[in-house]
Amino acid sequence: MGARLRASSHSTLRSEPRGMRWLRLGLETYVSLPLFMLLLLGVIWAATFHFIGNERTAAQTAARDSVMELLDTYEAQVARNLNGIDQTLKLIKYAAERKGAGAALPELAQEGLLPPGVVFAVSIADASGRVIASSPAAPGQSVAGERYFEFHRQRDTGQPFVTETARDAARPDWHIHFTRRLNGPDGLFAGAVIVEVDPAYFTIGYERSRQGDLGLLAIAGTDGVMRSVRIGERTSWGQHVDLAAWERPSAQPWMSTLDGVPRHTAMRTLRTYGLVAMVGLAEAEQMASFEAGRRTHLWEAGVASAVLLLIIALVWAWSWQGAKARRRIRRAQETYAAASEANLDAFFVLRAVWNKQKRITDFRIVSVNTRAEQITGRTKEQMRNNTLLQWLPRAREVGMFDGLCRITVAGGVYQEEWHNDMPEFDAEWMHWQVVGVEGGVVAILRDITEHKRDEARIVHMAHHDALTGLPNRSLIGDRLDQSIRHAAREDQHVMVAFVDLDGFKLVNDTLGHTAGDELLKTIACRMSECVRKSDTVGRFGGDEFVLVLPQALAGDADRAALLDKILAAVVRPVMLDGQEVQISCSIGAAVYPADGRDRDTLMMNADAAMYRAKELGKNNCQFYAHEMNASLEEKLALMEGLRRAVDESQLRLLYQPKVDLVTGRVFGVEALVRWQHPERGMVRPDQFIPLAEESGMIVAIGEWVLREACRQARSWQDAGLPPISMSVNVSPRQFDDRRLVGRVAAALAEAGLDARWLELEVTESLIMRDVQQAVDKMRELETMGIALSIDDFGTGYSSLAALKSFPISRLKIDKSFVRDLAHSTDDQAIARAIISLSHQLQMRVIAEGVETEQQREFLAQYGCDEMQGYLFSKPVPPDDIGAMLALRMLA
Ligand SMILES: Nc1nc2c(ncn2[C@@H]2O[C@H](COP(=O)(O)O[C@H]3[C@@H](O)[C@H](n4cnc5c(=O)[nH]c(N)nc54)O[C@@H]3COP(=O)(O)O)[C@@H](O)[C@H]2O)c(=O)[nH]1
Repeated sequence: MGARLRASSHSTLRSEPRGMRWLRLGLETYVSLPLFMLLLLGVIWAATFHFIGNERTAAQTAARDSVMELLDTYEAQVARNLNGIDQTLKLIKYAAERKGAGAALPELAQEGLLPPGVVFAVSIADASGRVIASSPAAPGQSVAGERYFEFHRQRDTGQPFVTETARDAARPDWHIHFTRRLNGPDGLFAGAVIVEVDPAYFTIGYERSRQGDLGLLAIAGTDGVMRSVRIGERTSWGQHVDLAAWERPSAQPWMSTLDGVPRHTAMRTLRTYGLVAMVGLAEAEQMASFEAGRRTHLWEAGVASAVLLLIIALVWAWSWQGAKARRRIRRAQETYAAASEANLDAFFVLRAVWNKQKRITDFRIVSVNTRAEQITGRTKEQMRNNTLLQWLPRAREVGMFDGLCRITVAGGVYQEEWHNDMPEFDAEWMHWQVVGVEGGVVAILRDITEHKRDEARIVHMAHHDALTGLPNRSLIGDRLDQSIRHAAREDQHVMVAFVDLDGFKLVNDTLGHTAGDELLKTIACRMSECVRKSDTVGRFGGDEFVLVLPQALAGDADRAALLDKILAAVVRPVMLDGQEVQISCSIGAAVYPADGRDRDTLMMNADAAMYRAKELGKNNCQFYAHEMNASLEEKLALMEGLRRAVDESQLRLLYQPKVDLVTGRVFGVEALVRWQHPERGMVRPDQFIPLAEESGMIVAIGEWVLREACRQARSWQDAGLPPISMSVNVSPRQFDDRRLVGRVAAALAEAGLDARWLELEVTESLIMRDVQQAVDKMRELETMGIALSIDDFGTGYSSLAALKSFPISRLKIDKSFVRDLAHSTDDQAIARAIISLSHQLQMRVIAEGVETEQQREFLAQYGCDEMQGYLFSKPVPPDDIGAMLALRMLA
């Protein structure tokens, strides 16, 4: 571990000098061990060859000694034999010269002085060469032509004459002839005494046990001709050898070969007889023991080498694997060191400190990277001089120490996110990963504070409304589920209340989204202040809020009081852009378990209750009752029927006349839609137009109204009736439709109606949502020749500047100001103001909902230009209008 840990320091990253690299390589076991083994192998073989060499020398010396010893013995033996033969020659010569040749042999035989005939054949020849006596008997033969006879006849040397191994006339067998001259009494040549000896006689002393199968005993003449040669069992003669070449001054044995077999050879000359005694020991036989020993030694050395090589191979393979593993580890460590330095994570290499009881008492900080310096505010040196517990005294207390011990002992990898409260780290949240390594651990720390904050932000965003910071739909759902589970266990109540702001859209449309947002935040804040901390105030989006009250107040009265408190909080005026704005809200509440036992049912019923509150004139609070769902169902049924209404031609148009207050003449009509429901009969627009607006079906319905109104206007004109203005209501969704201008143009074209006879009525709030867009669109329509009027004027927020920029030709005083005109001075003031404003803006002004003569008179008195209302006519079918127009023609 120490080595590994040390290797992870920076120093390993520096490039190593070449010499050091070779030295390190040399010290690697996979190199040094095989080299050592090879050296050992060399020593073994050197020792083996040296030993063999010594043994060879010893064997050769022994062979030479044996040869010399053998030669000594053989020479002595040959000398004895020759002396014996010569004595015989001398004895026969003596006897023959004294007694005569014929008597000599019998006398000697009688005296037992003759050698046995088996070994020696003895003959006496006279001066003419005729054999005159012999033993065994071979008389009558002549040796006159033999070389020895001629030698003796010519000279008297006093020495015996020895012939080559030959056959003579006396005897057919091969013999060596030993001869001496016979002198007569006169000293002249009288013949010769001949002893014929079997050549094998001289090699009879061949000892197989001593000389082997290839040893050599030989008698040669000084003339180089072999007289008798015994090699193993075979005796031969007659070979020629170059004695001069063989002879050695040192008389030491030498290597010779007579028959192709190398032998240690030695010879000695027996001068009296002109013979040479020769011995030889075959090199192969003499060295056989050595050779066997040599083979044994070589075999042993070979086996030892093989074993050693095997060991070398195994050790090499083992050490090579080890070296490879070490190299891998070293590279990994170098990579680790490099990577850890480049890493954004802090690395701490810790080595366990063990006590005698084999327990970890601390961790020594072996190595850290630069990031670790940053996260701890301590230098590498400071860290390395410390142990873990010296540096982090609380490591035990927070469980970190035990965790590190566990990983050190058991190995593996452990990781967790950790909320840091140790001052030694400059991070609030950390991710730490501990990897067990040999003898310790590597701890990798990452500062995840930002990540955690982002995560918390994301979680918060996922569960909270971005604008108000209140819980959103998902979190409200969870809280409600939790509350229901808790209430079920504790036998308690949970109240869910849907709060929908009344008139918020108007504020948003008229004062802009920023003001709308500000209003929502204020309302959210106020509602939160009305409830307990354990309660939840959430926002579903738009102007919809939800309250979840676990442990809801027990009685309906208490609950209603709480909701009234909410109502009062909402209705309090809010200052927006320096303008005081007042809105209200409609609240619907449902209570667990009476109104539902699960989240969906409770929410659905609270929603239904909220709708009922809306229907009941807003700014009130309703608790859920079973009948409410019936009206909801009815609403759904209406919506479903409305989808078919256009296709199945269930829509009708009624027309309400508009009358000029000065002339009393009908100058135009307003088209008002009705739904002729197959089962319900005539359905009024305020029952289905909001539904159509909500579902988007208003676009299709509006287009149908437009086309039908244009067609009807043209139809009246075609009927010869005086042309009148046709007013058509345009809803917000219709107005927003980017194809509105095209649809209007198409309706006019389809009907063949001149655009100047069409007037579009838009509400004040509609055009104030986005003034510029509204102006642009209205200008397009105006360019086509279409008139535009503002409906329900006085109910919304209009700025004078905006009004001036609209291409409007008429303002319509809302009927709510007309209704109490006779009594309400406020309404009178409003009506007068609108009339005055219209005229100042060069617009005509019309009052709607005029039902009484008083109202008409007031309006006429204050300069109102036109009127519309039941006083003159309710909305009527087209034929009625036709009749009215026909009457006008007559008038
Ligand atoms: N986008 C569209 N809106 C339409 C269309 N047709 C009607 N409407 C809107 O529906 C609302 C209700 O209309 P309606 O029930 O037809 O009521 C109109 C008149 O009948 C009523 N009126 C007229 N004179 C009097 C009166 O003397 N007293 C009295 N109590 N009511 C009277 O007023 C309604 C007309 O209002 P306005 O449009 O503001 O001129 C209504 O808001 C219609 O706009 C349609 O095709 N498209």
